[in-house]
Amino acid sequence: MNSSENQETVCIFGTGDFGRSLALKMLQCDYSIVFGSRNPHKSSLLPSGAEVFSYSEAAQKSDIVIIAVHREHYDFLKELTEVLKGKILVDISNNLKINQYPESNAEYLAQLVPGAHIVKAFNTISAWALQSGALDASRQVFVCGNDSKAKQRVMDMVRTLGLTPLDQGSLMAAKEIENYPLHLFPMWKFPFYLSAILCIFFFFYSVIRDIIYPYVNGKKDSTFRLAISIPNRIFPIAALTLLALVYLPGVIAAILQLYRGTKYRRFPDWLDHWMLCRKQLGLVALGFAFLHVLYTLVIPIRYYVRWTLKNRTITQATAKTEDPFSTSTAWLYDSYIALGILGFFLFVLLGITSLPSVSNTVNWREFRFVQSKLGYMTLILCTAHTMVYGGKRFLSPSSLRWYLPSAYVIALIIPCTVLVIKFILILPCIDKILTQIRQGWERNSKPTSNGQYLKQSSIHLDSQL
Ligand SMILES: Cc1cc2nc3c(=O)[nH]c(=O)nc-3n(C[C@H](O)[C@H](O)[C@H](O)COP(=O)(O)OP(=O)(O)OC[C@H]3O[C@@H](n4cnc5c(N)ncnc54)[C@H](O)[C@@H]3O)c2cc1C
Ligand SMILES: NC(=O)C1=CN([C@@H]2O[C@H](COP(=O)(O)OP(=O)(O)OC[C@H]3O[C@@H](n4cnc5c(N)ncnc54)[C@H](OP(=O)(O)O)[C@@H]3O)[C@@H](O)[C@H]2O)C=CC1
Ligand code: HEM
Ligand SMILES: [Fe+3]
Repeated sequence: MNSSENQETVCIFGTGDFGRSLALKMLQCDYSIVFGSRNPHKSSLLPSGAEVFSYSEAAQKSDIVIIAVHREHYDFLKELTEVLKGKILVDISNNLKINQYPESNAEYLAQLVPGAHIVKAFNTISAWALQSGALDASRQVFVCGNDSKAKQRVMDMVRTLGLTPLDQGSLMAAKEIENYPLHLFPMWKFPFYLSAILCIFFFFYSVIRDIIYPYVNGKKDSTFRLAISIPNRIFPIAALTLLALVYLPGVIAAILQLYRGTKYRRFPDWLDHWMLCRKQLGLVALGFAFLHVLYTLVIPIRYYVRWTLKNRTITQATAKTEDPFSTSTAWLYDSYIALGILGFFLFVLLGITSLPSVSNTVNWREFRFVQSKLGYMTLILCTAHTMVYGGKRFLSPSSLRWYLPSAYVIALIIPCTVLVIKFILILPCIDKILTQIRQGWERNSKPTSNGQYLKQSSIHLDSQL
């Protein structure tokens, strides 16, 4: 009873999912809670210890009011303007779509209740996470507001709940904060659809080459290949192609900058978006590489592989012949596997550095070094792994089936293209121009007397003046 005197009372409007979850968490952290509700007597499932009143009654009991109501129902707050005057109103709402309304929900709230101090917070925390205590997912609470004292009080409250407040500045930041939880997934959409398309294409390609072709030509049933052989073709090919597509937008950007002779013009939207989801593309690629490695590890215990080996040995023994040991073949096999292992090692390293806990401990130069230099090294190793795997039969006509080359030959087109263009871009003569452009030099500018560059257009302007 004594401690209850020190307890801070917080009012929550709305007894819905989020209001109840937040109340439960706050009660656990020793706050006392009053709910405001349309029907104070009907509300059920409320955490024990919380009291329920009408909206205006509840508001009078605390100077912090958390609005756990959807924006569409904010209208009733207009009638409470007097009661809410001078109080801190915490807007926790989210929308369903990015930029759904012209102004942010928090700014809309500020218009409805002009006398209150509006603070945006909590919208990135889900009701489920609050209740289950599984807060590993997202502990970050973005906070913004125009009144710094009010903002500070809310940030203290966030800290007390075991969450991490991140001050995002004034209420102008509310729009971005509201868009943030909606923004997360679009970055994964492109990588997801792209890998689906790649997998489907190479699945049908491999089925034609490895199952239908042997059936039509020799009545051989190779359908068992659907389980391991074909996935172990599709996944590494998807990994290699996606990895190349991580580095392709960078070279396209460089070509565009060279062509335009300036870095001050916006990239087209598709390129912008592509650049922004490179991390996700890379991580999806890493996932496919993992699958390839796992499928590869089980090759020796496959029945088909053991049967083939045993049969070959028996055939040779009965025919009293022997396969002579070929050093060049041994070299070829060991090299491609070694290249694969090294490539995979760097691939994993890239994945590890993209974990926030790791990337926070390196400065941006180190991060760029790993992501860009080691990234290209990974691409080179994986491409070499695939080329050496192809080895002697790389482009030989005997590996064509119905004029279709092996799948890995097609898979090599994009990586090789990226590597060749990158190689050209780092030639000293081209690299020098590109570096100048990135430092702000423009081709259509002329040096002024003091050595600075002036844009052509401003020179025209000068002469007109
Ligand atoms: C497993 C894995 C994990 C990954 N994790 C991450 C990650 O956590 N974070 C991440 O960002 N990427 C990640 N990536 C993606 C990739 O490694 C990086 O995007 C990498 O920096 C790309 O290197 P780059 O040399 O092609 O591009 P960059 O060095 O970014 O440059 C590409 C081109 O863009 C242009 N450019 C870039 N910035 C500007 C600018 N400000 N103004 C004008 N032009 C500009 C330049 O002209 C340059 O030529 C990951 C990839 C993989 C495979
Ligand atoms: N659910 C979640 O995980 C998260 C939700 N949010 C945000 O929290 C807010 C509330 O979400 P949530 O609790 O899930 O929603 P619910 O629909 O579960 O609850 C909304 C509550 O608003 C109150 N309300 C007031 N006026 C109306 C009205 N006219 N019509 C209907 N309800 C009204 C009701 O409480 P009463 O009946 O007591 O009046 C109702 O329970 C939303 O803005 C949402 O964007 C933010 C982050 C995560
Ligand atoms: C531990 C690491 C790796 C090992 C041991 C390994 C091993 C192998 C083996 C044994 C094959 C031949 C498969 C077969 O005969 O069906 C192969 C093929 C291939 N690997 Fe790897 N690999 C590794 C990593 C990688 C990585 C990181 C990539 C690319 C991102 C990659 C891309 C490929 C490709 C494209 C093929 C050809 C697939 C086909 O058309 O059959 N590998 N690898
Ligand atoms: Fe909801």
